[in-house]
Amino acid sequence: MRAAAIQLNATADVARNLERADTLVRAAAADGATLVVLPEKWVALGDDDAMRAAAQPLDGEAATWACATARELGIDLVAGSFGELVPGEDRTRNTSIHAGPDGEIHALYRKIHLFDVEVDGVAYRESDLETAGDEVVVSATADGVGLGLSICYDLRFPELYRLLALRGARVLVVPAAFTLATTRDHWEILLRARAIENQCFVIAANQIGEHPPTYRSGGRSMIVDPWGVVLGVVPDREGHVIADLDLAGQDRVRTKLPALANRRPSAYRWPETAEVQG
Ligand SMILES: O=C(O)CCC(=O)C(=O)O
Repeated sequence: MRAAAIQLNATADVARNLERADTLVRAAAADGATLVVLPEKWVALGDDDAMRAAAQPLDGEAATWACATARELGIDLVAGSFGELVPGEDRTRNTSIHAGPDGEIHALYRKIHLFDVEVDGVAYRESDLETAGDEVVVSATADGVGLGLSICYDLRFPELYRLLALRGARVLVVPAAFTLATTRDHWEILLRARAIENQCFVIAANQIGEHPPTYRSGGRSMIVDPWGVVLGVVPDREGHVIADLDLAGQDRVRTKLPALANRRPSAYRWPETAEVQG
């Protein structure tokens, strides 16, 4: 299976972002990718007003384009995330869809961990605009390969990825708008750790550059194999990275180092709340 991660510099200009996404997805498919992943917030990334204005329902322009394009190109397309308008809800969801080569939506994942932090003097308050999801989602490509869905800040929560792997994900997808401040020191290490500990491929599609007026993303979109080896990285501009995923090689990793099978769930007594003791 050949996979690609798209790196995009989205702004508040929805028409421009859709056009760039279309060009980049077509380029990846022309290179033979049958699984293509777009970044988080590929439809719009700007101030709160721009994000609200760009939010759309599941039968809106973004999802319609994703389904039609997946069908036309015969690919599995994980359309990163966009602001989803849900009937009856005030705030949007940060939603990623998996569109299959049949042109249907096969799965829907709503970001579970919202980015409410302050880094280097910039405050991020996703929960001002968004409502968190609460469902762990594994989908499957047309060839039956398990796809574990996640978004950006989720990457810091290894429990989620363990669950995805245990539920059959062989490929973990991470659409992101990973802020520049943390990309340098954390991004690659976290991606490789999630790949190694779960013996999964990781397809990480990040935003790059400035998203006026405030945000900046760090790029370095990459594909990592289940041994933790980085198979390719996008340079610091829009583009894509492509790699062949050796599923038989993944089986060999899981056989020679059976860490997943060696887990001791009966010894792990998880606290029932998010509070940290001590
Ligand atoms: O976890 C990080 O450092 C960045 C996360 C982020 O930028 C996001 O979730 O939007």
